[in-house]
Amino acid sequence: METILIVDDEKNYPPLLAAVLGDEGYETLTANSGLEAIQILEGSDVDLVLTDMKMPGMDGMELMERIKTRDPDLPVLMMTAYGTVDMGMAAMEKGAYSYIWKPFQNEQLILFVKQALAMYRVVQENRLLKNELGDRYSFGNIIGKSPAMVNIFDTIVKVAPTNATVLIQGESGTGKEMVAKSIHFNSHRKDAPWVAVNCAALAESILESELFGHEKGAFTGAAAMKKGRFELADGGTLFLDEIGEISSSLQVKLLRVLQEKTFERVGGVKPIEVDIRLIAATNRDLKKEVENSAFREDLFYRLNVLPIQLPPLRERQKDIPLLVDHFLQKYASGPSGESRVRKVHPDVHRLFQEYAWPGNVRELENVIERAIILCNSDAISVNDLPRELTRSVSNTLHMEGIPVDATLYETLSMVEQAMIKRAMLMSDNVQSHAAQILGIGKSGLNQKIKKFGLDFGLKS
Ligand SMILES: Nc1ncnc2c1ncn2[C@@H]1O[C@H](COP(=O)(O)OP(=O)(O)OP(=O)(O)O)[C@@H](O)[C@H]1O
Repeated sequence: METILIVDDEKNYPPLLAAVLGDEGYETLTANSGLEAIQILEGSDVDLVLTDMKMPGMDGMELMERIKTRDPDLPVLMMTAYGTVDMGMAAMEKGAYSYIWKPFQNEQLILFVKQALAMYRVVQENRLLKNELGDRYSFGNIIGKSPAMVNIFDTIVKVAPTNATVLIQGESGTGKEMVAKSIHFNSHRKDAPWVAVNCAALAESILESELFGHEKGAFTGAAAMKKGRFELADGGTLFLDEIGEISSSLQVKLLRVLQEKTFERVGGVKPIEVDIRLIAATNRDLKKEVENSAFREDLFYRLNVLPIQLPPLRERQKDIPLLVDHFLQKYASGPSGESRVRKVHPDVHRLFQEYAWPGNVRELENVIERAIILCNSDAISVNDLPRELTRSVSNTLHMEGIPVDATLYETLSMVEQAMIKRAMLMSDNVQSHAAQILGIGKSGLNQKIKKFGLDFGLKS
């Protein structure tokens, strides 16, 4: 039910209007001064304010201005004395939805109210939609607006409330651990432990006791009983990173835990039961590992209940500028929040789109962090990037765009031009540096630039 606040200093007027609007199914609140209206607005959810213009103390205009600073969308309908067009218009200029002359017919008032509320609903819906769209560019700290990432955000929302095992696959640095954490922190287990184990970082024997714990005296050096990560994660989520690296004997043990939901500590006989949600991740293609008999098929299917595939960064180029902005904000802010380096040069953006990003988002993050330290201006330039990156892009110089029937001379000249353009890009248009990259003299480069009619807005 929508709520209308009626404000008028003529004591008997608000109850009268409240009765009329109440008959139309609206909830009403009444006030006899602007101040009283403000107090009511602070404590209630109001959808429309209907106020008299002329009131002692705070008049309708001032009341509206105060309402607008608090909630610019809330419609205010002004009641003015008959014939005061100027005042009505002035109120509308300041943000009133409309004005109505006193005295008015009930039907007239009802029509105005209906229209104002309809408009308010549309504005509210638009705002909601915009907020939803805004959220889609990130999910917590996970940034992305490419269709693949939007899909992953949707999957996280669906998967998080369940207890099902999740298998996250993707190249190193694509954000697998971030996604796993986000599933945990969006689940009902969020206040229970989040326990992560990197299966590749530990030797087989250590990994086994790390996962399942051990009893006192289970092996030389086991001076006391130690709980494993399965027990520590009880009630929460256990994240097994690099699951593709575990040995075949550990694969068998893990399968047993998943099937029977119990395990024993190393050297122990007492079965231990825990309530955990398992999320596993790997940068290997686990299905292929199964085909090559390097990973147990039965374990693969136990893990792969809800698969999430994170695409490499080179396949979601749309996300790169967003991620760049995100890391600029993360690393460039000074102690008081201001940023020295605020953007990247357009050439850098172009280069980033072409680069293959073998280390994915982690590599991009490192590149930005390093470039901010090296950068002398407010924009990161190609010179601030690692040499391997600019070199690798220049190595991708390909034959695209060269017609198949081009003669050798035409082809060579096109390749020559492409190489010059790249060298200039890599050297941020500094000709002497570009000549060095190309392994020719500066005057030789100058001649070629003139010959091909290339325009770089040159710096020497
Ligand atoms: N979509 C993203 N938005 C913001 N930061 C990201 C995103 N993806 C990855 N990162 C950042 O990249 C780095 C690597 O992420 P993460 O550790 O989750 O990757 P991973 O796939 O688990 O890597 P590995 O396979 O090497 O363990 C982290 O610092 C993380 O903050």
